[in-house]
Amino acid sequence: LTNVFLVPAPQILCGLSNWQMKALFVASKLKVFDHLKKKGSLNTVDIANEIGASLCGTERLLDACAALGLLKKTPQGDFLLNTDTTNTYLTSDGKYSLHGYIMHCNDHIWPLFTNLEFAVKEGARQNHRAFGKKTEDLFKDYYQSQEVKQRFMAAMHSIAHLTARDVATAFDLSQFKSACDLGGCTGALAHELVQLYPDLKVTVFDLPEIIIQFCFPTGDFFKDNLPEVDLYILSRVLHDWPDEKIHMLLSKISSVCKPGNALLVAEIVLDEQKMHPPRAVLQSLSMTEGKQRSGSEYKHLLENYGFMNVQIKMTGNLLDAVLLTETAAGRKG
Ligand SMILES: C[S@@+](CC[C@H](N)C(=O)[O-])C[C@H]1O[C@@H](n2cnc3c(N)ncnc32)[C@H](O)[C@@H]1O
Repeated sequence: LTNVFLVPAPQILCGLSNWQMKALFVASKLKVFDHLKKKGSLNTVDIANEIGASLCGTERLLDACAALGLLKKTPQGDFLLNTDTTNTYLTSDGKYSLHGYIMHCNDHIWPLFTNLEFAVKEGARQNHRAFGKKTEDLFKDYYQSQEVKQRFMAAMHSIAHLTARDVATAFDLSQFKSACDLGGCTGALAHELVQLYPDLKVTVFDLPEIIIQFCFPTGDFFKDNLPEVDLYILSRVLHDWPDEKIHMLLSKISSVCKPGNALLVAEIVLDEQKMHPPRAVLQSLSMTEGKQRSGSEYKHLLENYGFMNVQIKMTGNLLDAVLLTETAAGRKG
């Protein structure tokens, strides 16, 4: 069950049971991995002092992390240190830090999943049970509090940073001169794109609550005019929304697209039987409005809006890439 909410996640996080996952969450939240990275190695007493926790509780937590392969013990067993993978993924300043994503899973997704039974019975998001209030718009809910917004952005950024290179290199995009990453959040993919394609001008288009943190244009992609560019990007956007909202968004993109313009979609693409990858199928349990799709489902969906010549690239990373070209003839949206 735990894989349900810590997905997508790299190998370090896949295959852990819910107890194991919670141990990892708590060690991350208490910054055990950060203290160990800073100090190199520490004994249990020092770690308990650093994190301000009980000695017996800390000892059990550290043993659990060592048993999971997240920490190493010195031969005498009296000092602990991070593994290389832990330094890379689990510390807050690691090269591909997932700390933000882990905090989002711990603080937001875990409470929701403890109400999975109600979610299945009622077919509805369980915010009211998990947090004592109902929510209409997922993002409005996230952005009401500065703290929750920052946590969500850090979560999005950690996965986007980890996958950006594979998404950006899935296809040769060198023919495009301008691109717009709709719902591009912190701009991690945009940043990677301009490194790889120095002639490409990339606009990040997101809600004002996000963009206030940066110097990008702001907008609501359901209501506002979209910039005119050669290449539109939707990374982890389509899976969030119900059909009617997707129809609004794709109609809008299609109406500004000229023949030859393209759409790059970054999502987990399911196999045709919708069994693989399991992390994506399980993640669907957290989606009451949106859904995960197979390659042919993306193809059929997008062809309705005039996007043809579908190319699908399974990247082997946490997000796959689908590239389509707009043809005026096919447009129905
Ligand atoms: C699931 S996140 C994906 C972020 C990023 N594309 C990625 O892959 O990491 C969805 C993004 O869409 C943005 N968003 C949601 N509703 C929007 C709207 N109506 N107009 C513009 N952006 C929106 C959110 O603020 C958020 O940054």
